Parts: sequence; structure tokens; C-alpha cells
Amino acid sequence: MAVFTPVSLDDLSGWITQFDLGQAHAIKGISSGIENTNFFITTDRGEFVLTVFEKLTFAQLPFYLNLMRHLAERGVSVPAPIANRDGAIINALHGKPAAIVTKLEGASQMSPAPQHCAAVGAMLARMHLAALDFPLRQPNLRGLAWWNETAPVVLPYLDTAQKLLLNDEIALQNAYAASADYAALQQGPIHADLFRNNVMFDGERLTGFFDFYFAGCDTWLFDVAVTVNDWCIAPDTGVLDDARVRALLDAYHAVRPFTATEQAGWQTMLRAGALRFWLSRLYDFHLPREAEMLTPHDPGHFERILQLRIARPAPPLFQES
Ligand SMILES: Nc1ncnc2c1ncn2[C@@H]1O[C@H](COP(=O)(O)OP(=O)(O)OP(=O)(O)O)[C@@H](O)[C@H]1O
Ligand SMILES: N[C@@H](CCO)C(=O)O
Repeated sequence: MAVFTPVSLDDLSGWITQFDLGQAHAIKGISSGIENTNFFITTDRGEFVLTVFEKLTFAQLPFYLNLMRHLAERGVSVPAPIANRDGAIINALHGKPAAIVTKLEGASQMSPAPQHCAAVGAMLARMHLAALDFPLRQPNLRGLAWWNETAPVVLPYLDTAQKLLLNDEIALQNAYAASADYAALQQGPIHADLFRNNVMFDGERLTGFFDFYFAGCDTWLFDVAVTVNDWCIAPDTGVLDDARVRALLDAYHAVRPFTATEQAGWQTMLRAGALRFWLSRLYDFHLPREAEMLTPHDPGHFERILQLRIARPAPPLFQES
């Protein structure tokens, strides 16, 4: 279980008195996360999620938590942060920043059908639009600057072919990011990590997006690419499934129409989406942090996806008439 910071019921009982949540009755570590330490907690007011942030700082967190609050207030279904009696939503626990948010109903849909992908596409577009007037600005901290910093750190662990793939892709993405086409892409706050395990479904009803702790300001197209690269593939091979790609993109397009510039950048952006997670998985694999128990994600999965997106064109963003 990836519990980096243990929290006992005793610890919680003292800490929770600053909130209007009544008494704490239970706390249970959640095993699946790899970035933060998460707990389900039960109080007099019901069930919530407590997150202790392992890497994010007090300075970075207001962006994520206020974005969640902003979206929740605009009817986008995301966990709503709970403020203490002073109005603070980020509070120290064992010397680390921590927050309590509402618990979403349902479970992750790890074998999505086209209708699940359509629900995700539509809500992603609604989320992009709803976040447009969010006043805080923070870059995507796992964006281009981080790729350029991280590539040299992981490069020594790669074989010759992998080094070539990584260096070529970094060069191509730098060139694209410097282009006029890139500058014309729609930007705003994005989720940036909208994998199947960060969305809840109750049957076919989407009950919420969560885990906003990689969110940042970046192109909307990058968010779509990251999402398609996880939701619309054969999990073993990374090959895109056209029916799911079409369902997700058409549903997004119906809410917020894609532009011709986005269409032109789509194939490159799918590669960027693969590169980002290949790099982070390589980093976590070769330079792991200590945890009580931790299984790193397989970097090879996104290496394959990157190779596939280079080799074969994906379905277009939309059909041009
Ligand atoms: N608000 C929420 N409502 C319901 N369940 C939640 C909520 N937040 C987290 N969880 C549960 O906790 C698990 C881990 O949370 P989360 O994905 O945020 O952790 P993480 O460490 O950021 O993980 P990763 O970065 O690996 O996706 C989720 O898979 C989900 O089951
Ligand atoms: N979604 C990321 C983990 C960080 O949230 C991955 O699958 O590598």
C-alpha cells in the first residue's frame, strides 16, 4: 500500500476538530494512489477523502483545490474541498499539507465502452469551458519545461534505441511548442491526468472527475490527447480503438467545437501525451521514492504508445466538411 505518511484515528481525531465535521470514527488508507497519501475517513457528517500531499507544496496547492471548488460551484462533478472554520482548505498534518474533499460515488470504469468515452468527452469539454474564468494561473508542472529537465535525468537508464526515440521526440515537441500553430491553440486550466482511474462511474452515469493534482494551464488539446491515450486503447497494446476515439471526440466536439489548428496539431499532441507519461514513469521507475509498498507503473506501456502514435495516424479530431 502506498502510504507515505501514516495517519492514525487518534491523529485524525485531534486534527479534525478544526472542521465542522463532528467526530472522526474511522480512517482507512487507500492503496491505489502513487502520488499522495489518501484515506477514506468517516465522521459524524459522512464519508470524505483525506489527502496528505507528499510532493506538492503549500504554495502550489491553492491552484488545485480552488480549481476543484470553482468547477464544483459551476456544476462540473468533482470533489469539493471542505474548509475549516477559518475558511482554510489546506491545513498542515504531520508537517505536510493536507485537505479533506467530498467523496464521489461509484467506481472507476477500467474497461470503458464507447458510451463511457462519450460521457468523458462531453464532461471534459464542459470542464474546459467552466474553468475559463478561473482566476488563478499555474503552468502545467509536467509540461514541456519538465520534459526538457527530466529527459537528461532518465537518459542514462535507456538503451540506444530508446535514447534516440526520446531525444527525437523532445526535439519535435520543442519545435511544435515554438510554432505559430501551437500559439494559436486554445489554452486554460486542464486536468492533465484524466486516466480511467481518475474518473468515477455509477453504471453508465459519470459521477465525477478527481485527482486534480497534476492540473495546470496548458492547451486543451493536450488534455484531450492524454485522455484518448488512456480511454480509447486496447490496454495491452496501446492501439487506438476507433469506435471509442470517435465517441469521445464527437461528444467533446458537440460541446466545444475543435478548431482547424487543433486538427492540424492532433497527431503531434497524441505523441506529446505519450511522451509525458513515458517520462514520468521512467523517472518513478528508476528514481523511486520510499513507500511502505509501491508498485511503479510500467514505462514500457507509454513507450509503445509513443511508437504507435508516430507510426500510425490516429482518427481525425473531427470530419472536415
Ligand atoms: N474524492 C474522491 N472520491 C472517491 N474516491 C476517491 C476520491 N479521491 C480519491 N479516491 C480514491 O482514492 C484512490 C487514489 O486517489 P488518487 O488517484 O487521487 O491518488 P493519487 O496518489 O493521486 O493516484 P495516482 O496519481 O496514481 O492516480 C482513487 O483510485 C479512488 O479510489
Ligand atoms: N496517470 C499516471 C500516474 C499519475 O497520476 C500514470 O498512469 O502514469
